[in-house]
Amino acid sequence: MSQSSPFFNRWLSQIGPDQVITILTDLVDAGAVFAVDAGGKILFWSKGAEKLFGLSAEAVIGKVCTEALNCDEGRDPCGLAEHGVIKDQLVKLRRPDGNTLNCYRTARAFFAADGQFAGALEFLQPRAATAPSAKSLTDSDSFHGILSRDPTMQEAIKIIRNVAETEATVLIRGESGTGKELVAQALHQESSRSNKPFLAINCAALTPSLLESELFGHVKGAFTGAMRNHAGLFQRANGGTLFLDEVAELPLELQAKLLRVLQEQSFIPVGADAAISVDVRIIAATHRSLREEVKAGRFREDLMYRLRVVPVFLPPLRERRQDVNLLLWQCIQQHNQHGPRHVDSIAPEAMRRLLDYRWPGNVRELKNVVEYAFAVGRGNEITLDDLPPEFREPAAAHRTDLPLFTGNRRVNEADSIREALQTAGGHLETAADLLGMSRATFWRKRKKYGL
Ligand SMILES: Nc1ncnc2c1ncn2[C@@H]1O[C@H](COP(=O)(O)OP(=O)(O)OP(=O)(O)O)[C@@H](O)[C@H]1O
Repeated sequence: MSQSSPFFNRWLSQIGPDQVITILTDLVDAGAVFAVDAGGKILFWSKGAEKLFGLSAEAVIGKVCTEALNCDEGRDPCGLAEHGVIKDQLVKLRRPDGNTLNCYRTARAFFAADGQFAGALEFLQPRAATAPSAKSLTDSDSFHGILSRDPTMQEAIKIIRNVAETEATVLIRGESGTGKELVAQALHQESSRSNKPFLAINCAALTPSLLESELFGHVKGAFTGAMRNHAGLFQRANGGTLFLDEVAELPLELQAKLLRVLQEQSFIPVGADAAISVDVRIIAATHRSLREEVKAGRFREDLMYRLRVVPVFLPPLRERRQDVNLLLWQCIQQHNQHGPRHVDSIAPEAMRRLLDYRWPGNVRELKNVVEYAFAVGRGNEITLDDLPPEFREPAAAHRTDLPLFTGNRRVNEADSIREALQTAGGHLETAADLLGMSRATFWRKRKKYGL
């Protein structure tokens, strides 16, 4: 039985019970408090409930809890009228983003003077997320290392399986870190070229002249510093696959040269006078719309049609949130296998922030976050303190749709790069210029921070 003094009762009557309830429930915002009436209609929904369920008060108040919360139990609020009290019952909470959270549920029913069920007050406390079995992570969800349960990703995988045996040129579209190179590798592995080379180049990371030399090679004396013949990627990938990442950044003059390889399967190395014939399958990738680039006059239309014979789209991680859980545990398992620390659970608050995060750097950023957590944390649970600063800021839980960086505050290099990218609307060259960095350095750093 709880105790209170007469002063407390007076204080209560001054403040008003509704205020007191709000204050109390805000104090326990790591858990969810809500109240339902006799028909199961939601009457009260705490801030903690908003965070835990991922549902706003406006979305649920006045609705019947079984429907609003997508709950399987269709009876009076889960047998409460019958039992009166439920204590520490383990329940699975299904969030609208597809993820589930294990919670302890404590609830208490209220009865009217005539003994009729009048409603209930419930408290849900998240339990630390524990590691799923290794088998459940690898068997059905992975395709050449691509882990996903998202329907759009499954569609992409289906296309890859189907086109692998053909010679069709594939264009993969997706934000940085969504797995474009991984998908290109999977396609190569599934194809009859799998025992030949798979080579990759990032068209945004080199200056036009270096890129030309890297792609097509050069002969001795072609330019100052060309001391010997150099075989380009097309030559070295002969019989195999060449992955052209960020193909939209290819300068116009090289686009013409690439078109020729696609049409004639031959090219002339820099400074040479004879063409070399090759048999290379091209897989290209971009985070931009090539159509838009064509409209803006930055990309050749004929090349676009050549490249996007089979387009494949990889959605950003924030649009396939059920994959966050899957990928987190996969990364944790990998670290468990290769390092001294063994993690088998994630603290509730840390898990909630991870699930709510916007993931601008997609899977690459997620991998970096797990690496960070393993490096700075101790023990077998990942806690909020083990996550990078952006997860620990108080506003982090509600940041999913907010820009990641506001104002001109430059806290560290990663933030400067993030801010420059936002200012430049994702245009790498402009962003690199803003920071006075070369394109290659900017590219490297962007990758390093998973941005
Ligand atoms: N679905 C996935 N399952 C497992 N690992 C993934 C998945 N998607 C991406 N990764 C991993 O995330 C990292 C980034 O992936 P990748 O390099 O393929 O992305 P990208 O889209 O090519 O990025 P960028 O355009 O910046 O080069 C890699 O370590 C990759 O193995």
